[in-house]
Amino acid sequence: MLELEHIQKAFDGVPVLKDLSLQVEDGEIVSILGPSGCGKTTLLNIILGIVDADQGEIRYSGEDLTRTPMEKRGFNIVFQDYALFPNLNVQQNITYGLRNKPGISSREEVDELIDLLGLREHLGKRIDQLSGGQKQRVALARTLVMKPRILLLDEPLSALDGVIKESIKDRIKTIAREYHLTTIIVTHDPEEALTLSDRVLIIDQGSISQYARPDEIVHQPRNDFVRKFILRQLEIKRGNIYALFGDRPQLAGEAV
Ligand SMILES: Nc1ncnc2c1ncn2[C@@H]1O[C@H](COP(=O)(O)OP(=O)(O)OP(=O)(O)O)[C@@H](O)[C@H]1O
Repeated sequence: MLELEHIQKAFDGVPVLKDLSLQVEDGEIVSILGPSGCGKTTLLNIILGIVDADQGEIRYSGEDLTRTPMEKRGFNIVFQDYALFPNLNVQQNITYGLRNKPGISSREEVDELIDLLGLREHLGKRIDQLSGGQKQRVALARTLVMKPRILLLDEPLSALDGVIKESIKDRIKTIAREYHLTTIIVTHDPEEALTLSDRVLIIDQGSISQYARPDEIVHQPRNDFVRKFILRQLEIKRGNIYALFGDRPQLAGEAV
């Protein structure tokens, strides 16, 4: 279990995270959701270990990691821009990290990931020959071969659209379940957070507004921020579609 206790962070005297405490169970998918500037990335960076909290503690499986440097925490992140190596092909990108730590993943395990992420036919391609969704899958594979104890994803779907987005969402879920991998995702999109996660952490100006399962957030929003900001956005999205095209059509086999 990952435990954050009383995390506080200020930049230039301005508080950005205000006394955040939460727990993430092993194998759980948690989204960090909130408007721009609320402190999502700062929290992700504190968990990863590239930003230090001013106050508070981070523990993983009971071990205090508060002062443990990033490379010793065993967590790993897929950045928003994927940060792939343009001069290497897909296969070389995926196995790059294993050069310094051979044996972390066996050849069979790497092969399994390549198949799980549907990358076999792309292994010889250069990065600039890939679509956005394919790049995202390479970035995921490259991170997963290093067997992180926690997988952190920064806006993993924001550059993708439609069917590709759904397919990456499914793959993230499959990987989290199959490898029992704790996965923490930053997003500003309520629909994404509610459909992808086991629990959603909603942050409003550096404080936890609600931390709950998606169905609880939808049916029992804890305050006006959740109601107005999060749920209203979903209604507007849905409303826009129906306003444009009329009511939802009846699906085959559905009771009238
Ligand atoms: N290194 C830094 N120095 C100074 N201020 C910072 C620094 N990093 C973040 N901030 C400030 O902290 C606040 C929270 O930033 P953060 O990037 O965590 O927000 P966010 O919720 O991830 O936003 P977005 O969705 O726009 O990426 C912002 O006001 C930002 O300007």
